Amino acid sequence: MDSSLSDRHFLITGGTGSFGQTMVSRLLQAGAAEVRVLSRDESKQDAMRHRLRDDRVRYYVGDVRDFDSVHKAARGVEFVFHAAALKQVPSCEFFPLEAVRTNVLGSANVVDACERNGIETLVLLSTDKAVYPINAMGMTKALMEKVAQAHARNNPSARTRVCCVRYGNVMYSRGSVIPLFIEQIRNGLAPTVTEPSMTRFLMSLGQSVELVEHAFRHGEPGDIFIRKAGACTIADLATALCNLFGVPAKFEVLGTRHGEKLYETLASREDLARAEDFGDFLRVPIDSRDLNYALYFDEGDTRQEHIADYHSHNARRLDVPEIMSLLLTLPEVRAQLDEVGQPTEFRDT
Ligand SMILES: O=c1ccn([C@@H]2O[C@H](COP(=O)(O)OP(=O)(O)O[C@H]3O[C@H](CO)[C@@H](O)[C@H](O)[C@H]3O)[C@@H](O)[C@H]2O)c(=O)[nH]1
Repeated sequence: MDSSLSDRHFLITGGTGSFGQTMVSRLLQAGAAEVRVLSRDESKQDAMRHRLRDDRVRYYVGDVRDFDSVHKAARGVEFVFHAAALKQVPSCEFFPLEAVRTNVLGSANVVDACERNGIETLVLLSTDKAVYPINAMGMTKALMEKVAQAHARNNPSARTRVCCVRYGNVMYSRGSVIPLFIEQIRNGLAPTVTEPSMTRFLMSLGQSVELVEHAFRHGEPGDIFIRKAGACTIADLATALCNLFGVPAKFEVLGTRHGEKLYETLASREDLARAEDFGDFLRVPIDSRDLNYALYFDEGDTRQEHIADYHSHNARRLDVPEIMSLLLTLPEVRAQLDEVGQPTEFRDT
């Protein structure tokens, strides 16, 4: 039993999503007294209720856009993990104001509801797309980080410790490329690769939960925690999947999608100039220069000129055998391989 989690009360916004479900299970295993799930979709909650059958989990239908629904769900808990978001790049491009309402204003509601309820710690989930953002999803997540940091900077005596985590693509998350490629391969189609040389960081759902737990245990107000990860090209990812499913590695090249980058950045050089390195994790504290305008404009920082951003083109590059081994750690991929009678063991010789 984990003493920092056992007998404690938690709220997870967006608790029916891929991250939320994994976090709920982890907290239940660790002996949490109560885990509340706040989300919009009652049918997803119902499915989760039937799957878990654990009366320590309480379900709240609501929306982070509505302050009251967050405030009520957060009453009486000690810790909040904020995962509710609009995350699809294309839908945020088409409806940027919807992204502002959920990702920025909704997150501000969560911060305020936590402070008013005297929550001890709030961890907000961000993404590498928030660094040098080019699409509305990334821009609104960048603003969410600013909302969290402003709370820490402007309220030195705040009751709630607010920090963020930032990570890259989670393998096999809902609607992402790995389940899509597998479906295409299983249907005898060539995987549709956007741009073969495009790179992405690869992380498992378990690692994203570890990062949130790390922030929860070690975060100071305003910190952003980043999990270092290996990265790969999309061509190598498609090749690794074709190899596992025993089909020739051929793909159809589509071209880069709207609002998409060739590579993602997990930490900017501005972040790295302040970051503390904990091996697998980076901690980026808030810029402690205050908002005294003279200081803000006159006091520069010379460190960042000599530092390179940490992005998926210069991170540790995973080769095809390494990607295959990583994919085989995912139960979903193993289950799919089992269904088609392909081996779930692979030795890199
Ligand atoms: O048919 C396809 C679809 C995608 N890709 C590529 O695969 C990579 C990953 O795509 P996808 O799984 O759709 O993820 P992203 O668009 O990178 O965004 C995801 O990863 C983010 C973290 O970086 C999350 O915040 C988002 O919610 C999630 O959609 C990208 O390089 C795509 O260009 C293809 O090659 N072919």
